[in-house]
Amino acid sequence: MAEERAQDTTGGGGGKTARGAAETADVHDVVVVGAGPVGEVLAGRVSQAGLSVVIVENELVGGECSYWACMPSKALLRPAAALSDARAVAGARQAVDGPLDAAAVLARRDDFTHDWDDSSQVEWLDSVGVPLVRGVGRLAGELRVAVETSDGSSRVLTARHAVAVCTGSRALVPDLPGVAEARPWTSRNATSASEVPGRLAVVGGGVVGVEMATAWQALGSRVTVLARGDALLPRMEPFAGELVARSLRDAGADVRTGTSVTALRRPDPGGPVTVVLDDGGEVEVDEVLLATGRGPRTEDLGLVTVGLEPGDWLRVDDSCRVDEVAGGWLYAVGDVNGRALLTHQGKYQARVAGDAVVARVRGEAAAGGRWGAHAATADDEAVSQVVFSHPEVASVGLTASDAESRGIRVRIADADLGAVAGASLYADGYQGHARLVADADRGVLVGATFAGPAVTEMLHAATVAVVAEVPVERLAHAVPAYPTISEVWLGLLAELRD
Ligand SMILES: Cc1cc2nc3c(=O)[nH]c(=O)nc-3n(C[C@H](O)[C@H](O)[C@H](O)COP(=O)(O)OP(=O)(O)OC[C@H]3O[C@@H](n4cnc5c(N)ncnc54)[C@H](O)[C@@H]3O)c2cc1C
Ligand SMILES: NC(=O)c1ccc[n+]([C@@H]2O[C@H](COP(=O)([O-])OP(=O)(O)OC[C@H]3O[C@@H](n4cnc5c(N)ncnc54)[C@H](O)[C@@H]3O)[C@@H](O)[C@H]2O)c1
Repeated sequence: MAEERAQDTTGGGGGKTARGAAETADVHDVVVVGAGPVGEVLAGRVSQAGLSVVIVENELVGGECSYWACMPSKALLRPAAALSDARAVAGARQAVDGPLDAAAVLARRDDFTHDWDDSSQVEWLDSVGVPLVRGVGRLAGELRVAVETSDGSSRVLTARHAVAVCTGSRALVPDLPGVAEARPWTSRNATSASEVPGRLAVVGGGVVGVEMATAWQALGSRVTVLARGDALLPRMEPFAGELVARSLRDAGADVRTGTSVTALRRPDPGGPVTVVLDDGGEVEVDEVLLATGRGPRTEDLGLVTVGLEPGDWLRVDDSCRVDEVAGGWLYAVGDVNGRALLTHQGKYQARVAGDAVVARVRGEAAAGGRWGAHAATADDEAVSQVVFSHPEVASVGLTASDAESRGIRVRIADADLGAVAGASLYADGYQGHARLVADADRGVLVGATFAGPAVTEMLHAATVAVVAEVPVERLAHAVPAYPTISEVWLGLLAELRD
């Protein structure tokens, strides 16, 4: 089953569409609300299995990820990484003597978002036989979705078997004094801006804050990062945030931790913004980005008609079924269920949930249980993530402190990536660090984190080791090629086996 698209990367898959008897208008086996990457994959999956499906979207098919998140942010970051790689190697360094060409970077970003036009994603839906209804979908009782269509009319879609809510998340904007007047950037502005602000304050030291600080500093802004915790990337191993903070400072950014913002002021709509801090200090900038987390898009979704609270994350079981709603017909998949706010994890959920819907329609028992075909177990045990900062941070599974808080007897191995031959060849003065976290009783890995240039493609080996629960003793027979950065595994495993 081909599931990915060659170019767009976020959507669901191509393939045949089997159809049963002719459909009664607006009655479908499955109704999907939200055509982000997750809704697309789910719709494609159930369609390929022969069910009829309709998808509702009120903005762009492809969702946040294609137009205001993963794709444009990575398009902004990749040129900076390429330049940094060249500058880190004597011989290549001499060939690059200028800064990034910001206009060219922004134009390349616009190509990746197709200038915010979703025609190609709509074509893909057509190609897999999934009809699109443009408009706002809201639950209207059991198995029903009322759509306020883009032309102002309304329409009720009825599902025979399941409704899948895939409406994603939105940026949370803290209720600071002056926030409306300041017109702060959210992640949408930070990924779609067409000009480089001279000075940019980034509030929040999570993934969005760190990536956007990296991108805009490289594009020429003078960036100030204001993180209220005592480190950047607080959910990751501590060394990751330390390396990223050091690198941002080396690039000229002002990185402040333990700092909270108490108010914003922008008396002149075209003028600068003053960011007021809890220590009484102020920072004047041209734009301020609030990268302060995400909330579910459930506040206007008709949840009261099925007994749920508007604005809440939708709690689901491992097959992504909303267990609080009787009848087992409502699924919530992707960001909206809050399990793991990542495109690849949401698409994984969509494959699992789509297959669970199909199995249940066929009267088969869903294969639940840990690592069952219809259980998104990896959401709990093996979430993978890459932060495309400088240096990159790639992680899977549990950090040491996560593992300890789950009561696991933890064994940790740490290594300096810069000491590996492959790393020293990759970049002069390579700086990076790696950590494996093992369950000492079971003798298997439960987590891994790599921080350094070019570590992103090292992640999947660790993901396979964690998911497959490969015994550490057997991993000793997995020989990394010389001279690659992956040779760091040798030292890490030796430490674990001591
Ligand atoms: C700046 C940024 C960078 C990111 N980078 C990465 C990355 O590199 N890698 C990664 O894995 N993840 C990344 N993420 C996270 C990723 O964007 C999300 O996990 C992903 O988009 C979730 O997909 P989704 O389909 O659940 O939701 P979304 O992509 O949000 O799609 C939901 C869709 O539902 C539609 N919708 C909502 N309500 C309704 C309604 N009532 N009726 C009809 N349609 C509706 C919306 O318009 C939208 O199109 C990033 C996030 C941000 C903010
Ligand atoms: N490369 C990637 O995979 C990627 C990139 C971007 C986003 N994402 C996903 O999007 C999600 C959201 O990212 P995010 O960075 O918006 O959220 P986040 O939860 O990772 O970080 C938000 C940060 O803002 C801080 N914060 C919250 N309120 C604040 C306030 N009032 N003042 C100051 N700081 C405040 C929090 O302490 C936290 O550290 C991530 O969890 C991640 O799953 C992934």
